[in-house]
Amino acid sequence: MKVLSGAQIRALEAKAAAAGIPLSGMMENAGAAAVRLMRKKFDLLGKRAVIVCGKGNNGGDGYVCARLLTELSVKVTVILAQGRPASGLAAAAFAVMPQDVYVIDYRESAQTAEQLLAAADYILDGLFGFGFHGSIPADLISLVRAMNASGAVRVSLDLPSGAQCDNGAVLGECVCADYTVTFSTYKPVHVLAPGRDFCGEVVVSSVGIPAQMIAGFRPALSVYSVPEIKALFPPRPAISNKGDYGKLFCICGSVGMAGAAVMAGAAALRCGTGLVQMALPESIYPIVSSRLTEPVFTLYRTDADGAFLPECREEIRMALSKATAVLIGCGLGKRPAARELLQLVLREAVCPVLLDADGINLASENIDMVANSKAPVVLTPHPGEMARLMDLRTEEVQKDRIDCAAKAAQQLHAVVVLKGSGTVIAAPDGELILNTTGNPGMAKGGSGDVLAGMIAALLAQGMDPTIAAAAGAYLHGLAGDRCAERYSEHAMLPTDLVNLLPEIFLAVER
Ligand SMILES: NC(=O)C1=CN([C@@H]2O[C@H](COP(=O)(O)OP(=O)(O)OC[C@H]3O[C@@H](n4cnc5c(N)ncnc54)[C@H](OP(=O)(O)O)[C@@H]3O)[C@@H](O)[C@H]2O)[C@@H](O)CC1
Ligand SMILES: [K+]
Repeated sequence: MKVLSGAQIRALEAKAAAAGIPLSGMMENAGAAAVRLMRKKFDLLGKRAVIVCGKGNNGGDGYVCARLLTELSVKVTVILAQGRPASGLAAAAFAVMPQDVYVIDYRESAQTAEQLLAAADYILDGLFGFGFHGSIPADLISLVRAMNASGAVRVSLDLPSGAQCDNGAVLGECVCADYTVTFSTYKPVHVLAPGRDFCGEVVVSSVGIPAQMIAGFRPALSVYSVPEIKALFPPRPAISNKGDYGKLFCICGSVGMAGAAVMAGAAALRCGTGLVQMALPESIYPIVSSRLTEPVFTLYRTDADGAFLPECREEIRMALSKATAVLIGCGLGKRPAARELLQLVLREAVCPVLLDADGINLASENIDMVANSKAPVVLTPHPGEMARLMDLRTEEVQKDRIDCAAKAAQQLHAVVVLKGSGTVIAAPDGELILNTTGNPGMAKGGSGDVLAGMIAALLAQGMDPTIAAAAGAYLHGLAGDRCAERYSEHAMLPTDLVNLLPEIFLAVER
């Protein structure tokens, strides 16, 4: 699903207007969409609706609602939060409101307005739309508080007032909506925290702009939904063999971190790969092979200083040449052999390579290795690893995750999956995808190994790196959400995610 920024929506409106679709018609459709939702969900006859309108076009949508709700025998009050409408469009909608709409100016009758809000059945929020910036001004704070304190159902028009359209920031008070009716497409505020948490259920409605005109806009951001994910996994052909589903070469695990290799390998096996081959230090082979039956293993040895023994190099090279994707880094450690393996992979692989954990930490020592690799590279850093990679502080990464992931993707010529609440997938061509699944129960050591194994498995099957990253993150989060329902956020384990993957894929295949 496309997510367009405020500026893009303005450009879209202008384009539609130039093509002969009047802005007044769009405003009419916007208000009608909100009323349609209310009719569908609630009994409106004789109920009391209070519509809070700002001076912009968001307020204009509110005046349209006032007219349409009055026609449905709803008792409507309009609260002018900032006086009369400032735009011609909103003023025109204001002018045609029926006489029976009770209009009060909040600046003159704040107490009455707040009493009406308290007694309302429905509150429509037309205070601010995508033209909002900064925070709710001091003179409107108690108005927003009264809207939130009411027992009424709150419906926000376009977005909850107080949240910023393009980054989801909420810098002060914000309307806490039960429903948000938005127009044409999702906007970043609907998917980015904290704004998204004030939206309630988001309903996207057309205001009459043709779909092909919307399709012409490159989205600021995309989000995946279940149907889009399902479309990525067509049925496996009846006549096929393991060679048709790729060969993943996993270079993961070290002494003390065998579990990372087990989780990454198990996740990869559960995501449909034809063959998983694992390169391990000889010493942890008994642990890994006792947990995983399906992979084939390539064992390597190191000398006393942790350096790779030359006789192992050829075998690794051979495996690399046959792989359709490589996963390197989960629990790999940072000893000389790990560094040498990473250099070998980034120098010689031509298939997609996924770098996770220590793979990323080692790459941070020389990021040109990544940028210059001829292999398509995917990196899956958590914020701390991202900070190391980009020479930033973790707080700087977290402050603008989207921007940071986008810059890293461009600088490294790689797909970057910045993990955390709202995982961001950034591609070197500027494409940005925000993942919407997952929960805090996944914030545990091992979840990242599972994600890396899942994305790598999709890469091995030939999925485009950006799509594999987005689909892997989505399914990983979905498995996490199922785990939380079943085992609780506290008790769920990364291993549970892997064990639930069959259920997730059953749903995807249906
Ligand atoms: N997309 C579509 O297809 C359609 C969109 N439509 C609707 O139009 C809406 C966008 O309308 P809009 O551009 O007039 O912006 P909106 O937010 O109503 O008002 C901005 C006003 O608020 C003010 N203001 C801002 N921040 C403030 C602050 N902190 N404190 C105080 N004031 C502040 C700002 O003042 P200024 O920045 O100029 O000083 C300006 O006067 C959109 O969300 C949707 O509902 C539909 O009608 C048609 C189809
Ligand atoms: K609003």
